[in-house]
Amino acid sequence: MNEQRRAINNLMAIAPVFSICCYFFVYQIEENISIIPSKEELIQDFSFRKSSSSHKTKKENKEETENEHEILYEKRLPDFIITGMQKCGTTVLKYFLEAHPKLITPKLGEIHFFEKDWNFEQGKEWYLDKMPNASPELLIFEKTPDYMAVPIVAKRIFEMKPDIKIIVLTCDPVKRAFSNYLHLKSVKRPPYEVAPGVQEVINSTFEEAILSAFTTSLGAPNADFLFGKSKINEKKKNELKTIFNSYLDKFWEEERRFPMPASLLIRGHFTYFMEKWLQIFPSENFLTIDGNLLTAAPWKACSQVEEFLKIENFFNESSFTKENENSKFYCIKKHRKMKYCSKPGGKKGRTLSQNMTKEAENALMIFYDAIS
Ligand SMILES: Nc1ncnc2c1ncn2[C@@H]1O[C@H](COP(=O)(O)OS(=O)(=O)O)[C@@H](OP(=O)(O)O)[C@H]1O
Repeated sequence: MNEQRRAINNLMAIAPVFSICCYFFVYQIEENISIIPSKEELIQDFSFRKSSSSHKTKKENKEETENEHEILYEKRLPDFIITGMQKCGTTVLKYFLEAHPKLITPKLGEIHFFEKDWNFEQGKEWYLDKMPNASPELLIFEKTPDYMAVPIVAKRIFEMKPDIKIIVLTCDPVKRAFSNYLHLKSVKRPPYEVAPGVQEVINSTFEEAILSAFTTSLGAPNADFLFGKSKINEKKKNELKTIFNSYLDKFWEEERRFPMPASLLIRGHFTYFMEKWLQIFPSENFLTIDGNLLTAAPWKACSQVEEFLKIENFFNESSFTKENENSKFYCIKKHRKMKYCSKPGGKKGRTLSQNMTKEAENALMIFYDAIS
């Protein structure tokens, strides 16, 4: 009996200790069970860790911002277009202008909407789709230098947006023709994109191409006359001007594109095209910039654009620099703190390393002097 009582007493003595141990044991199990996550929690946790542990790449961040941008902003028709003249520095002007915080341009280099029928036939929605998403305070612009010299374009633009602003760069037509020639020779195009006469230019020297251009637009005797002359009288100038302009009028009135190689000459005839565009748009819609100014002092050319668009000044001399002392061309420091200079891609500057013959240059100078 005594032994039984002793056993009970012992049990009772260890009971609190036992129950405390049991309590802690169960509590720990429960605790452990409670930290085992559910499947959903696991998935959430995994995705959380994934997004927090892997730092987002610049591309991911950019895409995210663009998506937000797309949701917030609408695509709109451009506020202004750089329509030409082809080979006068339109690429570099676009490149410089897109550094301005108020200006935005499509990622695609040139849209070619108004002059390429197969694009125009896709309709306004197609064009709008090419535009960037822009907040209302930004001005959208695009540049397609082919617009200026294609007859139907001015009318098409006016019908879509009569108050659009138009920027045209001018430059020395003689150098422009040579630049155009070098461009045609170097650009590889799919066969269906090769316009009439382009192949002939590609297979010719510059001099041959110019002689052929004079022949088709002015007739063989005048073509021969222009080569080898140093001066011509007023009567002859007027005669050449009349013949050349009536050749152009035929295409313009029939809304046909100018063929190569004559187009090498035609695309430099700024006053002809300007007159035609002014029959459709009022003069206040236009800003004409001297391409030489763009090359020599791009901050001045860009400030002309700022004034024309009535936007705040962003460009000054210190926005631009040259790669080295011998560079002819300026490039831009796109951000104020940018140390290095940025320039458009592609092969701009072909005319820096190649020259036309004196004969071709002379014939072109006499020709443009006559027709302008
Ligand atoms: N800063 C600067 N950097 C590079 N290029 C410059 C610059 N300023 C003017 N240019 C001249 O621009 C010429 C090309 O003109 P475009 O861009 O209008 O050509 S295109 O119509 O878009 O093909 C290009 O002609 P090429 O020399 O024949 O390449 C240049 O002479």
